[in-house]
Amino acid sequence: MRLRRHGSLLGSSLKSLSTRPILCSQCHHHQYSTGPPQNIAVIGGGITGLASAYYIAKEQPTARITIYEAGPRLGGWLHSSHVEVPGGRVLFEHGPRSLRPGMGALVTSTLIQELGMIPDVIYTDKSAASAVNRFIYYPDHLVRLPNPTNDSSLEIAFTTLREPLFKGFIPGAIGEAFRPTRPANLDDESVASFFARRLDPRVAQNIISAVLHGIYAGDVNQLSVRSIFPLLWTLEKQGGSVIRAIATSRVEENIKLLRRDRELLAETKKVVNPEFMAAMGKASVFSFRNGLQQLVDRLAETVAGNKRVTTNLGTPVTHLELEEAASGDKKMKVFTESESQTYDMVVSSIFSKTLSELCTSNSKTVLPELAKTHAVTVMVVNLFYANPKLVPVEGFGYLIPQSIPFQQNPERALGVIFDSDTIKGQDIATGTKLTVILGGHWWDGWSTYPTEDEGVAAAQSILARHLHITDDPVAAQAKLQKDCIPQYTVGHITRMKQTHSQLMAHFKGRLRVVGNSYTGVGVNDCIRAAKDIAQDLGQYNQKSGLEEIPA
Ligand SMILES: C=Cc1c2[nH]c(c1C)Cc1[nH]c(c(CCC(=O)O)c1C)Cc1[nH]c(c(C)c1CCC(=O)O)Cc1[nH]c(c(C)c1C=C)C2
Repeated sequence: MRLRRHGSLLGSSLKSLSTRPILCSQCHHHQYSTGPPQNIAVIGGGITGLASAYYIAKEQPTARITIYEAGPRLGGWLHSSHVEVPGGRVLFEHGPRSLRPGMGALVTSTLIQELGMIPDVIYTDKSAASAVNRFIYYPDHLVRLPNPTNDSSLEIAFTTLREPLFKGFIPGAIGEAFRPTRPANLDDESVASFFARRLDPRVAQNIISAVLHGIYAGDVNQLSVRSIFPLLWTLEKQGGSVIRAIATSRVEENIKLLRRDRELLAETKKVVNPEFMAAMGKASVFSFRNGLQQLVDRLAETVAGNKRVTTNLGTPVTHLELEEAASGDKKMKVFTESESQTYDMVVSSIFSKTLSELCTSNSKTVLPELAKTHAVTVMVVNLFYANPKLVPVEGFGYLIPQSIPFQQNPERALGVIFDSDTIKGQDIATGTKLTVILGGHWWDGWSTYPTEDEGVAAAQSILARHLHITDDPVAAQAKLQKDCIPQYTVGHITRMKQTHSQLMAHFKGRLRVVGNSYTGVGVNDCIRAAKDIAQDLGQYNQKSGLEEIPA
C-alpha cells in the first residue's frame, strides 16, 4: 500500500538545469555545489537502503556511495532462514514472505530482471486455493471472504447475509449514498471513524480491522483513512458519498490522475521480458526459491561489486548536521561513534523517528513531526509440522479482527498464514508450514515482550483454540521484530508535508528521506521509492523525498 505520487510537472526541464551550477547573481560564487552530488551516504542497509544505493549508482555513474548499517547484517526486515527437519529442510520467513504483482510491483519486476533473478521467482497462481480462499476468524470459526471473481452472486449474497462477521455491511452499503457528507473542515480521520460514518461501526471493527492487521498490524481506530484509503477519501469529497462518486464515474477520473503509474507501466512494458510480465500477470503473489532474502542478498552482492560503493556494517549513525561554508557551499556531516565524515548528500532509509533523533540542534530535534511516528512490534512465529494434512481448510490463512473478545484471543494474535498453501517450491520436506503473528498494536506501550519460547507456546495455543491443532511442531522459531511497521496514523499526510518544509529549511535538499516510514509500508513501495529518490539528486532546492506527498 502506498501513498500515490503524481508525476513532477517540471521534471525534465529542471533535470537539465540541475546538472549546471546555479550562480548567485549578487556575488558570483556558487549558490550550491555544482551539479548532482558525487559523494553520498545512505543510512540503513535494508531493502530500501540497498535499492537506493543501487539506483543512485546507476543514475550517477561517477558518484561514491557509503552505506551505514547499524546492525551486523544487511537486508533489514527481509530475513529468511533454512531449518533442517526430518525428511529435508524448510524455509522460514521472519518478516514479509510474499509480494503482490501488479501496478505496485512494476519497479520491482524491472529490478528482478536487472539483477538476473527471473529464474529464481516462484509464483502462486491467481486460481490457487490460497488466492481464492482468504479467511477471517469470527467466533467461533473461519469465515471465507467472498471472492467476486470466483463466487456466484448468489453465494456472495448468502454468505454476506448468513455470517455475523458481515453484520451492518449490506444496510450500510445501501444507505451510504444517503449519509451526510463529511464536515468541510475534516482533514483526516481514523479508518474506523470513516467506515463507521459511511457504512457501519461493525464493518470497521470486524472486517476492516482484520484487513489492517494483515498489512499494518495496526489499530483501525488510529490509522489514517486519508493515507491508507486515499481513493475512498477523495471520492467521498468529490461525490458527497463514495457510491454517488462511483455512479458518476469519479473513480475513473481519479485513476486517470495516476499519470505516473501509467507512464511507469509503459516504460516497464518496453524493458521487461514479456514472458516474465505474463507470468506476473497470472500470479496472485510471488517470492523467490530461497525466500525474499534472496532479493536483498543479490542486491547487496551487486552493490558490493561496484568499487564506488562502501558498506559499513555495525556502524550506527549518531548525529547528522548541515555544514555551510562562507562560500555558500553546503555539505552534510555524518557522525558515528568513532568519527565524522562529510558528504554532498545523505539519503536516510531508517525509521523516521530514529532519524528525528539524529537531527538535533541544542539537544532538540529539528524534525519534530517525524519524532511523532510510532511503529508496532510483532512476533513472527514459524512452525513446521510433519503432518501434511493438518489444517482443515486450504487457503491463504486467516486474520483476527480487533473486535474478537480477549477470551478468544488472549495471546493477542493478529493472524495465521498457511505458508504451505501460499508459496510452494521453497521446502524439501513434506508437511505443513504455518506462521502465527502476535502483537502489533496490542503491544503498544509495552516495555517487555514475550520470550521466543513463550511466543511459540502462544502460537500453539492459538492454533489449538481456532483450528484444533494439537500436534507438536517438528521445528519452531519465533523472532521479535521490534518497531518493524511504521503506523500512518491520523494526520500522517500533514506531518509529512510539514517535514518536507523542515527538511528544506534545515538541510537545503541535502538530506533526503525514503522508506516504509513515508510513502508506503510494503516492499514494493520501498523499492519504488528508492528508484524515485535516485532521480534529480541535483535539485537541491526542491527535493526531500516528500515533495510529492499528495495534497
Ligand atoms: C510480519 C508481519 C507483517 C504484517 N504485515 C506486514 C508484515 C511484514 C506488511 C504487509 N503485509 C501485506 C502488505 C501489503 C502488501 C501490498 O499488497 O501492498 C504489507 C505491507 C499483505 C500480506 N499480509 C500477509 C501476507 C502473507 C501478505 C502478502 C500478500 C498477500 O496479501 O497475500 C499476512 C499477514 N501479515 C501480517 C499479519 C498479521 C498477517 C496475517 C495473516 C502483519
